[in-house]
Amino acid sequence: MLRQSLQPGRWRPFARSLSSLPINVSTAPTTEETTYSLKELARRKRKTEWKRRQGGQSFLDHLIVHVRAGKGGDGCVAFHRELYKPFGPPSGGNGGRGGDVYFLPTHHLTTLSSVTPRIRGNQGSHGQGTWQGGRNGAPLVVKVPLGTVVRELTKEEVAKYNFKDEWEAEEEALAGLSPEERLEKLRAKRWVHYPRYQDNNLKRAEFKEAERILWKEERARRIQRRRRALNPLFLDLDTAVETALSDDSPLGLGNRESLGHLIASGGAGGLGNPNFLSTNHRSPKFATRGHEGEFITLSLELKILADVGLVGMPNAGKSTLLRALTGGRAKSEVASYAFTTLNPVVGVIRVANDGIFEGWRGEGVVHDETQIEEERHLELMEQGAFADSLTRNQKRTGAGHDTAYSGHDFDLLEEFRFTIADNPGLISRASEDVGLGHSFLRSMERSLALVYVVDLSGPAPWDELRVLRDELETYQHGMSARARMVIANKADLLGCDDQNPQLVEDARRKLQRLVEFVEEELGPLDVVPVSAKFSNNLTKVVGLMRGYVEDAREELKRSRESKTE
Ligand SMILES: Nc1nc2c(ncn2[C@@H]2O[C@H](COP(=O)(O)OP(=O)(O)OP(=O)(O)O)[C@@H](O)[C@H]2O)c(=O)[nH]1
Ligand SMILES: [Mg+2]
Repeated sequence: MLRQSLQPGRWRPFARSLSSLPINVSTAPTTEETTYSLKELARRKRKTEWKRRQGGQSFLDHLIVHVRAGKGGDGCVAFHRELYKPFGPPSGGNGGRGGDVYFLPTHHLTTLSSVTPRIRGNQGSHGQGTWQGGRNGAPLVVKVPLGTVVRELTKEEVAKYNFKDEWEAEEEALAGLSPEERLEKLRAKRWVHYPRYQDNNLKRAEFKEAERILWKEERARRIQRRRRALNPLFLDLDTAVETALSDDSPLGLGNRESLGHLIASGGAGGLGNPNFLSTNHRSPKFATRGHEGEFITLSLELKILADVGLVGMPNAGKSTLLRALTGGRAKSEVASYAFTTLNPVVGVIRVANDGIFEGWRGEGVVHDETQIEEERHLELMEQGAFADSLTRNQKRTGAGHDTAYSGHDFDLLEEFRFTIADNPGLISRASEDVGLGHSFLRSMERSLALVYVVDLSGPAPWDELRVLRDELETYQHGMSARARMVIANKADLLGCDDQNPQLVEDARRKLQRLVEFVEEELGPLDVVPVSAKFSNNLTKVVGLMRGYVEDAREELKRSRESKTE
């Protein structure tokens, strides 16, 4: 296999002399010689490019879904049969109700990829003889990520998708038929007849009366649906649905999981023939069919609810930063080519009272490219390094563990928690759909604070900042005002060593220039030089982010209170 040795020296020019910069510097560890496969890298690159060419299909933050609730089951025409009872009463059961469709916002999803574009509720089952009613269709609960905005499309918008509701589809199927044929088809969709009794039924006054009532009901349903269309559904699913808990419900029934928000209700079940029994008509030989479920076309838009959003050019090190801040738990891919990240990835930062966060392994711990880390992990595994490691349950009960194991490796007292979203890279002219475009910024619209990430080792990090600011503004006027910090990443790459004080001086000047630029053009933002790869200065970043989130939450609370007053 084609392999290439990486020179370890290239990774660690982060020398002691840099400690004169306002960052908390420690010497990066000597990395063993690591190899990685160029072939594999090329494969990944191809995959990324292919994904990009899909025109955002794999970037699931916007989706059109057609939802049809379950159809009701048909009623049944049957008569009771018993020995010595030749003419038993009508005994056809009613059809079951069609299943409703619910949307349940959940923390466990971060994209809409698990939501299918066509959702069909469960059908109710048909009624049967001996008064057996059909079973109701089970409700269908579709899980959507928290932060999804659900909007019903208008009639004009739906027309584009060529999707018809129950009556429109019927009208289309009947086009061009003669009035007799038309009536026959309409009836076939609404009535169930006892075998060979159809003609007989149609002549009976009781049937005509039942049919009149049925048409009237149907008209009322149409009017109701038209009225509902005047009030299109709009749901902003930004809070998890509370589990339905009630004190007075019987034991075991109170703690039922909530189904979420009702989106479309199932159709009613058909009526069995006993429903048409009257003093004049002792053996009705017809029943009705179940109704179609409600049909609705929705646009789902995901606006991730991360507290902090990272905005930066490709390769600035956003994903590395997220991985370093979450101790590698956030599985954002890191590689040395542009547009590695294609979807926003959200990570949770848990901060202890002394400012240490979960995943913090100390200064200088390396967070390398995903591929290299995977290979290193595999190598360790082959050497048997994990042979004796315990599972979570073993740890809990294992010998020598006198204290209760919390089930989590973060045994510090958690004091504060916030979420942070890593975004795909933003480039100049993203608003004209260059690169990945900037549609993914919609997931940042609700972030409480934005953080710019720039590559300090690049020739002109200030130009990057200008582009980022302009692109944010093009996307949404006033959005750049939410930026609170500039992270000058890759500070380790600024050539510094003890022998050459000139390089340190150059680095200091570059940082100074960046600070001045920020002051002049962007306003009072914090500028923090870090090295995400070598975990330098990250506690400072977390401390500052925590401050922004606390301020913003406080502000939000105040504005909500003033609104309710
Ligand atoms: N030396 C050094 N390299 C870094 C640092 N942070 C990131 N890198 C490297 O920079 C490259 C790009 O890092 P990513 O984290 O994938 O960058 P990104 O901003 O997420 O890129 P996109 O997802 O393409 O937008 C990788 O090769 C990283 O190893 C750092 O602090 N120091
Ligand atoms: Mg990335």
